[in-house]
Amino acid sequence: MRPGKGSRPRTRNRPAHEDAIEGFVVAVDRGRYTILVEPDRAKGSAHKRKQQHQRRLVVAMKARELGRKGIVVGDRVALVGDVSGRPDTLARVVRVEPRTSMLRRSADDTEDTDGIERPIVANADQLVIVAALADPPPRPRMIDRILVAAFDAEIDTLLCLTKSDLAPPDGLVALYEPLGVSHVVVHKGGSLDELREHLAGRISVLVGHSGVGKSTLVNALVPDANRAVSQVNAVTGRGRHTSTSAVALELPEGGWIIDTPGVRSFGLAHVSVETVLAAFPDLVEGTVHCPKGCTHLADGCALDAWVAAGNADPARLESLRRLLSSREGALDDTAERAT
Ligand SMILES: Nc1nc2c(ncn2[C@@H]2O[C@H](COP(=O)(O)OP(=O)(O)OP(=O)(O)O)[C@@H](O)[C@H]2O)c(=O)[nH]1
Ligand SMILES: [Zn+2]
Repeated sequence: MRPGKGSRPRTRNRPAHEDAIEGFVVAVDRGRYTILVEPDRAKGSAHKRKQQHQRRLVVAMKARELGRKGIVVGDRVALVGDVSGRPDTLARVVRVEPRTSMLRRSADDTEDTDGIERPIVANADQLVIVAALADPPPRPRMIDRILVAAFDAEIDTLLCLTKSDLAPPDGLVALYEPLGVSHVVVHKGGSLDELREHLAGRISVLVGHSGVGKSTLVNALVPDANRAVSQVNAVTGRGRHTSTSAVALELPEGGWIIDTPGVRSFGLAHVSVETVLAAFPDLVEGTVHCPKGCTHLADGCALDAWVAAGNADPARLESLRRLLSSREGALDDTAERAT
């Protein structure tokens, strides 16, 4: 006979983990989380206080009680167990704090085929779209898709146009002006002051396809970038070349940049027409006479008449339609690349 309920202490129901400490997830690699812990001398035993003296990286795994809940870079979490950060120690993440934003991609832009939306980064304030003005040539369709992902995640966007020594920014800037997207123009060896201003004190995610100068930028912004990344990899013991997931790097002036190697585009299958439309508040009223389920792309869309009547800027409608159609068709810019 099994003992009756309540005859044993219920160790599984640990109360709220009162002794848990806070941390910030800087890297995720196959079930191991690298977490920055700030010194906290306020609580705990003398032994704990000693442990908690310094700012350190702690490696942790997910507590079983979190089930399938994902933990991603940018998450703020609560940790228990060995939080010393010493080599070969492992803490446990027992809680993920509520997120202010969540950037996700559908699995349709990866090798996975299960159609699940994958969170990439939590709590980002800003998505920085890095695009070269030349070599490789800019891919507006990809920029559009990233903008849609940012609207969906409800985070700000910044267009960072690189390699301005090779081509002028005017064309691209004009294309994104109606969308109200902020931009900065940079080139290798040039000033990054304006960019730094946009980044200071915020959590920014960098996206852009190969060759646009993202590494050049990261290395200029975070002088210790390479060291920081290999430190993270050393902490997880995974070797320096194995990390393919996002890594958060701290900026000297405060704030974080999160590089997302391998994320060149976003699956947008989960983003609704309404979500994109919500980024165009000046056009929403014009849709009241649209047929039910209007895609706003086809004949019969009431927005044409609304704009023709002078209620909104035609360039805005054009931008809305460009973004709406960017959700469909080729996923990772394959069509564009083929041309
Ligand atoms: N002319 C010019 N070349 C640049 C500039 N910035 C970067 N490059 C060059 O462009 C190439 C690609 O730069 P990276 O920084 O490696 O680009 P990336 O986006 O990190 O590319 P991946 O490492 O493939 O993801 C390198 O040869 C850089 O030296 C720039 O402002 N002007
Ligand atoms: Zn419509």
